[in-house]
Amino acid sequence: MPMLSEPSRKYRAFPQIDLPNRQWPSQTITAPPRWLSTDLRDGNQAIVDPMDSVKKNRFFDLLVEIGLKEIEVGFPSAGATEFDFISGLVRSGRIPEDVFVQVLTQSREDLIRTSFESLAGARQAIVHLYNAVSPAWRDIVFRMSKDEVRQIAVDGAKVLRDEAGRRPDTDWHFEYSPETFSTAEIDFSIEVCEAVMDVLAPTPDHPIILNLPATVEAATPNVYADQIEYFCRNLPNRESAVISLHTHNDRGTGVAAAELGLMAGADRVEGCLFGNGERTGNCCLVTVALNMYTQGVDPGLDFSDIDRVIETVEYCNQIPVHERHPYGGELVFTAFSGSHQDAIKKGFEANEKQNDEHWRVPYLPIDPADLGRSYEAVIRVNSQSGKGGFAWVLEKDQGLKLPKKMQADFSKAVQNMADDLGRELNATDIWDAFRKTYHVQTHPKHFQLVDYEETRASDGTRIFAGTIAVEGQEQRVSGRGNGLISSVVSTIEDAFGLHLEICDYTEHALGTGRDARAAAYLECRDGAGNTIWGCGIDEDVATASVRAVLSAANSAVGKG
Ligand SMILES: CC(=O)SCCNC(=O)CCNC(=O)[C@H](O)C(C)(C)COP(=O)(O)OP(=O)(O)OC[C@H]1O[C@@H](n2cnc3c(N)ncnc32)[C@H](O)[C@@H]1OP(=O)(O)O
Ligand SMILES: CC(C)C(=O)C(=O)O
Ligand SMILES: [Mg+2]
Repeated sequence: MPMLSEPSRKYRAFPQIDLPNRQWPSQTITAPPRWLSTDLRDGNQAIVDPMDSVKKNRFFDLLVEIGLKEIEVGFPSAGATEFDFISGLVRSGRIPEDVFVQVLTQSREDLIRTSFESLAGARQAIVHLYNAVSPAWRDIVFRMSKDEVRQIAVDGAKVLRDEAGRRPDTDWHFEYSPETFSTAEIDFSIEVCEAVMDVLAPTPDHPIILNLPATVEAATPNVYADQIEYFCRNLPNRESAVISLHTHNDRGTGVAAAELGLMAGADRVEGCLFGNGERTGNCCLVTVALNMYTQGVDPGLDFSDIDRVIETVEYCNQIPVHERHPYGGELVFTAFSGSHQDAIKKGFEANEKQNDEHWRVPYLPIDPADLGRSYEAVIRVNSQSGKGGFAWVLEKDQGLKLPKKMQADFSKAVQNMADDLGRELNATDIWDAFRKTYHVQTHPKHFQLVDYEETRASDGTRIFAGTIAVEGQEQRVSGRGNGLISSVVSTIEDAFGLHLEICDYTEHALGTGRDARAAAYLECRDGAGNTIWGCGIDEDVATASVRAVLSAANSAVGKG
């Protein structure tokens, strides 16, 4: 195997930020930030086949429905597809009054002018200017000094100011990104932002957006938070700037960095739905928003039908949302393992009984219903599952509430089936196994109820008289007991010599109204001392209990 190169010679540790008395670690997020979706720009520039105008329009409409008020709709100077979509959108009148569209441009005069043209006729818009400021980009990409790189930004800002001045019918707002901020010297980033502010003259009533990107994530998220707090503390005229975060996910902590950045004083978050974007993606807006939601803060974004959001995002990006993606993934509310299922099932039961809305279901940080997800998919059964799993499925699918001890009995059959099949068991598998194990709604080989009637004798005892088919042969049988169940038990003993001793009996309704049926469960002991379970289901509760005795009798014959 080839040896990896020596990392300590190839890479450098990221330097800490000198920030005495940092405040952000003791802050909490108590209000939502301003959100900007860059799905149609940073997301779009990172997919194999960039979106056509049909997809872009569909994505735009989705973002509006979710509640985004700032939407970066593209990079107008990239080409005709982008330009035409943006100018078409502006002309269409489909941009709601409270929504700002934003476009991105390099700091190059021709590109900036094209960007303004694409927005002609807009009521309001944000023009976003960027240039990289960090040493690697200065040395490698621009081959320029600090002064020259600062001048790129200043020159671009002047074109912004001039273009806006020539188009007074639009309410113009500006955003400037010192691209590669997180790997640049912070004092230099501040210097460049200050120079841009000098040109654009923002005020507290008409602030500039200063967007501070972790263009490539290069350090732990606490370092980014330090950088944001340092920037906020040291930027002159801070009150005339909206501090915006734009994190990428190269180290897998894009969301954490954005959250710590908010604690450090930022006002706005840029990102993409489900974290699409360059390389490992942008900060995932769904995750940041729903993380807030689970802390009792309304993010102001609506993900109450998350499956519809996913459907549109997958169609537009042509990238599937991962099954384990926070909140949205298909499997994130699903428990296969026994102890999780047990705790979740108990959690749902407790939740139904408590008289406040406080969500306390173990293993589920959020109520799936809040995202439009049904509870049915929460618990699924395979060889890792326990009693809670199939009991939940039987309850949700068939309405059966098996007594605890019967669950333990049935679990052997389920476990064997899961091991044999080596795959997930669906609701039909479990129901079929239940019917087979307890001879419910099947044609059992031994005892099958054909008909019966129950009468009360003069001494108060009950008499069961009926027809039972035994291996297909119908027989008239009868017996007497203190109640219906004991009369059936004595009938079976008298007619077939099968001894059953009743230990426990429970029943419940199945469904409601005219279609309601009853389920009866019987725990008994046979002559050899084995515990035997029976279950009967019928429209009539008494008949359900008779069927439960015959179910147990069939099992006892099977055991004998
Ligand atoms: C971090 C980000 O996501 S930034 C956004 C990136 N997104 C995109 O690039 C998508 C759309 N871009 C495009 O379609 C094309 O890049 C265009 C049409 C804008 C420009 O195309 P071109 O001019 O052919 O080429 P390109 O983008 O490679 O330009 C490179 C030149 O611009 C310079 N440049 C790069 N970024 C900037 C900037 N922000 N401001 C000023 N100049 C810049 C480079 O130094 C280079 O200059 P050089 O030719 O003197 O070496
Ligand atoms: C253009 C800027 C904001 C960007 O996308 C980045 O730096 O990641
Ligand atoms: Mg980016």
